[in-house]
Parts: sequence; C-alpha cells; structure tokens
Amino acid sequence: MSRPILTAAAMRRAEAAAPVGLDLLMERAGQSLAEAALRFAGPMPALVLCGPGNNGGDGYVAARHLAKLGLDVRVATLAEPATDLARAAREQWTGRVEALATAEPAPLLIDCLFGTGLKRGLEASLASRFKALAASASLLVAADLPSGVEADSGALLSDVPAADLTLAFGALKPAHRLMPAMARMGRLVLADIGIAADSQWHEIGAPVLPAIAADAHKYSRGLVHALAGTMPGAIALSAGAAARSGAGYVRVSTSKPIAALPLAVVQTGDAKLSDPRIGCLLVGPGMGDLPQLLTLALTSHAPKVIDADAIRHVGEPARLKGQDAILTPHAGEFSALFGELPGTKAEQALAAAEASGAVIVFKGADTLVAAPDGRLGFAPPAPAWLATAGTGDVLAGIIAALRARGMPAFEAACAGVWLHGRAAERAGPTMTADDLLAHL
Ligand SMILES: NC(=O)C1=CN([C@@H]2O[C@H](COP(=O)(O)OP(=O)(O)OC[C@H]3O[C@@H](n4cnc5c(N)ncnc54)[C@H](O)[C@@H]3O)[C@@H](O)[C@H]2O)[C@@H](O)CC1
Ligand SMILES: Nc1ncnc2c1ncn2[C@@H]1O[C@H](COP(=O)(O)OP(=O)(O)O)[C@@H](O)[C@H]1O
Ligand SMILES: [K+]
Repeated sequence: MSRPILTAAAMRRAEAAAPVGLDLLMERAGQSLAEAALRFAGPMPALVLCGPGNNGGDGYVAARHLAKLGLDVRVATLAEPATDLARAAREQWTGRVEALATAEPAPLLIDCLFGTGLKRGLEASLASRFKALAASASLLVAADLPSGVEADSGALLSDVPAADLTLAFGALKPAHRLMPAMARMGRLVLADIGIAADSQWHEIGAPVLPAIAADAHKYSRGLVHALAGTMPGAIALSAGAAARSGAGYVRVSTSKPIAALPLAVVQTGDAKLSDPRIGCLLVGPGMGDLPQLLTLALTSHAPKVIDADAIRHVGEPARLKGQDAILTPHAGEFSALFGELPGTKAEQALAAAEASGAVIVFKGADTLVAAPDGRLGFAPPAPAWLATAGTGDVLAGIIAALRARGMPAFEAACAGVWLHGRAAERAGPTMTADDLLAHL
C-alpha cells in the first residue's frame, strides 16, 4: 500500500467532501495528536502552542485530551482564534491560555502554530520565541507540519526547529516528502481522521515484483542491453545492478573489453539493437562525449532507460515522444534538458514528463517519479550516504532490469527507487556504489 499525498488545496477539498463535519475532523485530529504525543513522549509536562487558524484549533483539542489523560498541560497562543472551528475548540478548553511571548517552557512542546495555511515566514519575534521554547524542550511534536514549512513546496518559509515527531492529518502533504522540509519532520506518523484521500500522487511503497515463472528461461526473464561509452566503471556498475535485479541476461556492447564487468555479463563488439528480445536498452552511464550512442539508442523500438550524459545530449524533450523512455536526471541534468521550470519540484517533474512523454525519475535526497499521465511517486527518505559517485549508475541498472522483466515504466521506476534506498540502508554509511550491488 502506498500512501496518498495531497496538496493543501486537495486536502481542503477532501475535508469539505468528508461524510462528517469539519468539527469532527478537528476533534479526531486533536485527539490523535494528544494520543500520539503521549505515546511518543510518555507523561511529561506539555506546552501546546496554538496559532490563529485550524492548526491552532487542533492544539486546543489536543490540550483538552491531554488534560483528560492526566497530563500537566498548558496552552500558549500568539493571537485569538480567527476561524469558527478554532474558536469552538478554544471555548472547550477550560484551562488558562497564556501569551506565547511570556510562556514558560515545558519538556514536551507541541507545535500547533501553523499547518497547511501558512502563507509567509513567521515574524522575527515569533520565530525566535518558538526556537527558544524548542531549545528548552526535550521533545518537539508538530501538528500536521512543523510551523514554517510550506505544505506544497517543502520550502522553509522560516528556519524552523526540527520536530522529533510530526503527525500528518488525513494524508501526507508534499512537504512531508520534499527537501528541505522532509529533514525537519523527525518521525512521521499519519493520523486517519476519516477523509477519503484520493490522489494521483503517492508515497512510493514496497513494490510487488513480477514472479519468476517456473518455466522461465534467461530471455523470458528479461534482456537488458547496455551501451558502453568512455567510462567503463559506470557501465560495470549499471550492468552489475541489472544482473542482480533479476534480468535473465545482461549484455554490454563495447568497442574494447571491460575488465570490471561481472563474468555473468556478456560483452559484445556490435550493437544489434534490432534484436526483438531486448527488454530494455540502457544508455548514458559512463557514456562521455559520445552523442552518437544516444542517436543509436533512439533508433531502437525497445523500452529504454536514459541516464547521465545521454540526458544532456537529448536536446529537445519532445525528441523522446514515443520512445517509451525512462529518464533518470539529477538536478543538474534535469535543468540542462528542461531548463528552469516554474513551480515546486513536484510540478517541475510532472511538466518534464508531459514535455518528453517519458517517465522522469527526478533524483536527489527527495527523488520523485513522474509519469506523463499525471501520476507522481515520492520516494520515502533514503540514507544521505547515497550521495557518492556511481550510485546513480546502480539505480539506472536496477530500473532497466525491472523494465526488462516486464514491469510498466512508471512502476519499474518507482520500484527501482524504493529498492535502491533500501539497499543503501542495508549497505550502511561506509558504502561505495560497488558495495550497493551486494545488497540488491
Ligand atoms: N479544515 C479542516 O477541516 C481541518 C483542518 N485541520 C487543521 O487545520 C490546518 C489548516 O488550517 P488553516 O487553513 O486554518 O491554516 P493554519 O492554521 O495553518 O494557519 C492559517 C492562519 O494563520 C494565518 N497565517 C498564515 N501564515 C502566517 C504567518 N506567517 N504569521 C501569522 N499568521 C499567519 C492565516 O492568516 C490564518 O489565519 C491543517 O494543517 C490541520 O492542522 C485539522 O483540524 C483537520 C480538519
Ligand atoms: N542526500 C541524499 N539522500 C538520499 N539520496 C541521495 C542523496 N543524494 C543523492 N542521493 C541519491 O543518490 C543517487 C545519485 O545519483 P547521481 O547524482 O546520478 O550520481 P552518479 O552520477 O555519481 O551515479 C540518486 O539516486 C540520488 O537520489
Ligand atoms: K504545526
């Protein structure tokens, strides 16, 4: 099961369409916040910071439930509630409400200042007060989003303290899975408040891989054909990854023998790309300045993974229409091909998929997979030690193998990204790209 991801506007639509009233949604949000905070932190004195909107409303509800659960809880606010829902929640809180500017700190700080409605950075005095209270607390729990994070882009409108726990209400928002916000969430927990969170945007979940048929033979399991360029190490990483990701046959066409290739990978001097058995063609890793390799690849009818240097040689995104291609750019390769697109990383990835007709794996600490039909996958966090040379070559090889095994392009790309991240977790912080192969 992969979890839906909703923008702030989509979230408001889902809330409005819910079979129960908004007051009940807020009650559920606040109650789940109280229960999660108590389970996470244990019974320690708490200070709930309430903002003017419905995120603040969740805070008043949470405070009421925490008090009912026997906790020593105080509430501080920067302004009176500005919405009917928040006002109603405030009225049901029978305790005192302190001014945020003068409130004493508490070991458990619950941040209900702003959620999806944040419009601009926090005022300087509020931001510094919030930071000081967070610095004095042992644990910081954020309601829906750490206050200061923009829900749709993942931008930090204010330099917010990192939460230890973030409780997302109803559905994940893009900021839960986009940098730099993603790194401020701490543990991320999703609270079901009873909305139907339908979306074409999802967090990428554990893949279901095609089974190996009992009567399989090497070609039926999938043939990956890779085109080697000037840097043999890169294609060796890609081909090794493809071989370990279930391709039945991995073949590399190269003008000179490559010593680093696994023995199971077949080297060939000619590139017979008309071979109908090719399940996926791979071009780009270690290609160097040989644009003719891309030109050759684009003459083939086989599905393709286009990575690294080959991306820079595409020229016009529309050249890829009808190519059944998966592109795997990092940020530099992305802007080299698509230019500086407007909008959030999510919107940029989707625009690139539409312009090229290709599935786009927009890599980084927050990798996205976008399909031309509007589907968008957000990778779960992967270890930062993936930031080492050659890991992209490994990813391209994994995806090529899954495509050759018959997975559709979007599913193969999502599955590859997921497996790559989990392999890095298993390989540990000292890994090199070579080590990653052993953990596929
Ligand atoms: N709408 C609903 O039915 C539900 C909403 N829920 C909560 O409501 C949140 C969204 O509520 P809202 O749309 O009221 O938005 P928020 O509570 O996130 O904040 C919006 C309010 O803050 C003000 N504001 C925005 N940025 C500011 C800044 N930098 N400095 C000072 N004031 C600023 C706005 O003018 C507005 O009054 C969600 O994140 C979630 O926590 C939950 O209670 C579940 C139900
Ligand atoms: N900070 C990070 N956290 C998680 N994953 C990362 C991080 N930095 C890079 N990655 C991942 O590592 C891989 C790097 O690929 P790429 O930039 O193409 O490197 P190379 O060309 O050297 O192989 C991508 O899959 C990317 O998503
Ligand atoms: K918040």
